[in-house]
Amino acid sequence: MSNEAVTRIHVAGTAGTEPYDVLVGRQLLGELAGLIGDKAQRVAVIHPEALAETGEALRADLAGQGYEAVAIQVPNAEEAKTAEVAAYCWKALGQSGFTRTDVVIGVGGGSTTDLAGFVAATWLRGVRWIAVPTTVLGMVDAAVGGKTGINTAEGKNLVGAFHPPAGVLCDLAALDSLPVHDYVSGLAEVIKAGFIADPVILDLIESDPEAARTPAGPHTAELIERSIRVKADVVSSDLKESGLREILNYGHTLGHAIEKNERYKWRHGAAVAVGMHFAAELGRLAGRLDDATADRHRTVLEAVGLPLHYRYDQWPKLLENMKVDKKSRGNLLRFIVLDGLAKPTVLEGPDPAVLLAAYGEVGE
Ligand SMILES: NC(=O)c1ccc[n+]([C@@H]2O[C@H](COP(=O)([O-])OP(=O)(O)OC[C@H]3O[C@@H](n4cnc5c(N)ncnc54)[C@H](O)[C@@H]3O)[C@@H](O)[C@H]2O)c1
Ligand SMILES: O=C(O)C(=O)C[C@@H](O)[C@H](O)[C@H](O)COP(=O)(O)O
Ligand SMILES: [Zn+2]
Repeated sequence: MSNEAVTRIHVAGTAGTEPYDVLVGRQLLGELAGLIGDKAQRVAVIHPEALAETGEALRADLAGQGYEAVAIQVPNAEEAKTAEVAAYCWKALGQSGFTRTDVVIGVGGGSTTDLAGFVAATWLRGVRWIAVPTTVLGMVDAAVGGKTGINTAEGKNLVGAFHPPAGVLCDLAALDSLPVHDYVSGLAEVIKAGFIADPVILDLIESDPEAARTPAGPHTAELIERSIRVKADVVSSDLKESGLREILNYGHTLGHAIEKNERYKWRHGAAVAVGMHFAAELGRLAGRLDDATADRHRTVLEAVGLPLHYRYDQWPKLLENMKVDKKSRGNLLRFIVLDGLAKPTVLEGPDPAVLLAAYGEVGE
């Protein structure tokens, strides 16, 4: 694919932030210099262990262009999203003399870009950063929208900042090396975008679920672009989650509770898949969601190989974990449910008996 096949999806600047574009295509690294801008002297490439070669190649390329370039290697996956790893990155920036005109580049999956964005948000109270997502999940969700952050022992993403990137480069070639379970994990957020806003996504996946599990599938680029458009539209009007943005949290109330319960060893997408199954049952039991759409959650998630179930005996712990969900207000639990296909809404303070009954469909 030549550079002409690049798709550019615009994210509007709101709440005093700059607009930016998400590019989807191949061989996009030529776009980096323009995004870095002419004021930067130093760049820091934050990458996970799994992408050591990519990170070093990028560092060397940027050094060849005249920047003082450092590569900062961080652990894979959720192990990167800790205060200790953030402090390690701050130390590396300090030692390289990183100033307010210098630029952080996060290359990796959502864990890496969440961390890199958070490091950029906090260094000198905020420096420019660029996201180069290398997973499905990173491309369709994590790298877009400016939510950055780290986990704590008490919960998922409890420390963070809204700090949008200057640009997002989604090079589809990166997906070729992604292990299949990580690829499939990303499909959970794609399916989420389908249920909350763009049902064509569900049709495309259902037309050949096996093909949807690989980057070679016929609809890969379309699925990724459609999902990015859903996210871009939402965050363009509500960056700081004062209302509409909460719909992107569909399946996440229980999903994050499971991740914490598993000490962040489960993939995010897998936990969100179980969380969406729960949200569908909750919507059904609350009298909001029709049976056909609720059942469709099970079939489409299962068809791509995502989990639907979690341990029944863990319900008390999950309920406790959900209390620190960011949508909670005081003691009021709040869930995103569907009033119908692509009709997300908030369910506030559901009856505990209804919650337990919904979990009864999920627990095993
Ligand atoms: N900020 C947001 O809006 C947002 C949205 C959704 C999810 N997230 C966060 O994203 C994280 C999950 O991200 P993820 O699913 O991308 O997983 P991940 O970043 O944890 O990566 C999964 C694994 O794949 C490896 N990897 C990454 N790219 C690779 C490639 N191209 N080839 C081979 N290996 C590769 C990583 O090193 C890691 O071991 C969670 O922490 C979640 O909370 C954030
Ligand atoms: O961008 C958002 O807003 C989302 O909720 C997208 C989610 O997929 C993502 O996992 C996000 O990090 C969850 O945010 P949190 O505020 O619930 O931690
Ligand atoms: Zn998510």
